[in-house]
Amino acid sequence: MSNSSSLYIGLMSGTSLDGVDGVLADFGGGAIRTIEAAFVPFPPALREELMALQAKSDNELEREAIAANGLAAAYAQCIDALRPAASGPIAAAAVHGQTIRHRPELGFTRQTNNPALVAELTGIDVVADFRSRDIAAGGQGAPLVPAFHQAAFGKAGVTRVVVNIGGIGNISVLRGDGKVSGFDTGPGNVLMDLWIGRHLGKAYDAGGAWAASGRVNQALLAVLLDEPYFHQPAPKSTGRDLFHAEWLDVRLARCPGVAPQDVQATLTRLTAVTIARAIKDEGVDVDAVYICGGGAYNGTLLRALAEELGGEVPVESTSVLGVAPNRVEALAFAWLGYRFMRREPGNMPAVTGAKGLRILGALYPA
Ligand SMILES: Nc1ncnc2c1ncn2[C@@H]1O[C@H](COP(=O)(O)OP(=O)(O)OP(=O)(O)O)[C@@H](O)[C@H]1O
Ligand SMILES: CC(=O)N[C@H]1[C@@H]2OC[C@@H](O2)[C@@H](O)[C@@H]1O[C@H](C)C(=O)O
Repeated sequence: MSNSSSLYIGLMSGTSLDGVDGVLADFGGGAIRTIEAAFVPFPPALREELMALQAKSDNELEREAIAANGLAAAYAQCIDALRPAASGPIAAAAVHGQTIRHRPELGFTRQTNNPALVAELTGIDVVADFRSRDIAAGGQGAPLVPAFHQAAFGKAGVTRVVVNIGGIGNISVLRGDGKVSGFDTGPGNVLMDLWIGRHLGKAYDAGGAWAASGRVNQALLAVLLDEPYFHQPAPKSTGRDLFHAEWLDVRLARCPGVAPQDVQATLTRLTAVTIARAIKDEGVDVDAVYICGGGAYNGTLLRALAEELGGEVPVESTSVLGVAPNRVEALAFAWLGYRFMRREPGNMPAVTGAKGLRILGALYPA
C-alpha cells in the first residue's frame, strides 16, 4: 500500500503568484529529508487570471473554477517532475492551492484548487484544503508553517526566529523552552514586486539592486508604517486582501514626488522594519534569525533587516540549517500532508488562535 510509504510530495503556490514550488520528501523514522525539488512557473495567462481573482470581479465564480483547472495542470506537471526521484510509491501529495481570499474575520479563507483533478491526472492520493479547519475552530488558518519550523529547525536551549519572506512575511519564534509563537508581519515582496513591475516591467527586484540605487524616504516610510495591521496584536494573518496596489497608491498620494527608485528603497525598508519590529516586540533574546522564501535572495533587504535588528543578531539563510530558502514552504506542506495521513494535528493554537489542535486537510484518494 502506498500509504505505508514515508515519501511525500508538497506543493506550494504562494502570494507572489510566480508559480508552483514542489518538493519530494522522505519522513521515514521521523526524519525530514528533501530528496528532490522542482519549480513550475505559471503560464502568463493563468498568472494574470489569478491576479485578477484576488479582488472582486465579473463572473468570478466560473472564472475561479476554470483557473482551478489550470492550476491543477501546473500542480500535476510539478508532481510529474518530482516523481522520477522517488524510490518507491508516494504516500500522498499535499497541495496547498492558491489563496485568492483570506478573510478569517468573516470565517473563511479560499485556496483555489481542484484536488480531484490532480488525483485524476497523477494517480496519487491528494491532501488539500489545509486552512479551513483551523478557521472553523476559531483560528486564523495562517500562518501554518510555525509547527513545521519547530519540527525542522527548533533546538532546545536556543531561541531561533525563522522568517519567511514570500509575497507576505511571517515569523516563527522558536524558543529554547519549546514555546512557539508566530504571525504574519505584513508585506514581504508583494509591494516591491508590484512597484518594479509597474516601473521597469520586471517580475521582481533581483538581488534588491534597484532598491540599492535609491534612498529611503523617511516621510513615506512613516506614512506606510501608520497601517493599523502593524500594531495589531497576534494572532493575526494577512494577504493581498489588504496589501494591494490601492493600499500603496493611497499612501503614495500623500507623499508626492518621490522618485521611483526611492519608493523601491522605502518599500524594501518597510519589509525590513516591520519584520525587525515584530521580532523585537516578542521580547526574547534571539540567538539567530534564519530567512527563507524568495526574499532570502534580496541582499538589500537582508542588509536592511540586519541593520534594523541592531547589527547584533546573526541573520542567516535557512540553507545553514540544511534547507534551501526556496524549498521550505513546499517542504512544510509535504510535512503537513504527512501529519494528515497519520491523523496528527497540523496547527498550533498558540499561533493561529484556534480553540485546540486540529487535523488539517481533506483527502482525495487516487
Ligand atoms: N533573486 C531574487 N532577488 C530578489 N528577490 C527575489 C529573488 N528571487 C525571488 N525573489 C522574490 O521572492 C518572491 C517569491 O518568493 P516565494 O516563492 O517565497 O513567495 P510565495 O511562496 O509566493 O509567497 P508566500 O510565502 O507569501 O505565500 C518573488 O516574487 C520575488 O519578489
Ligand atoms: C492565507 C495564506 O495563504 N497565507 C499565506 C501567505 O503567505 C505567507 C503568509 O501569508 C502565511 O500566512 C501563509 O503561508 C504560509 C505558508 C503559512 O501558512 O505559514
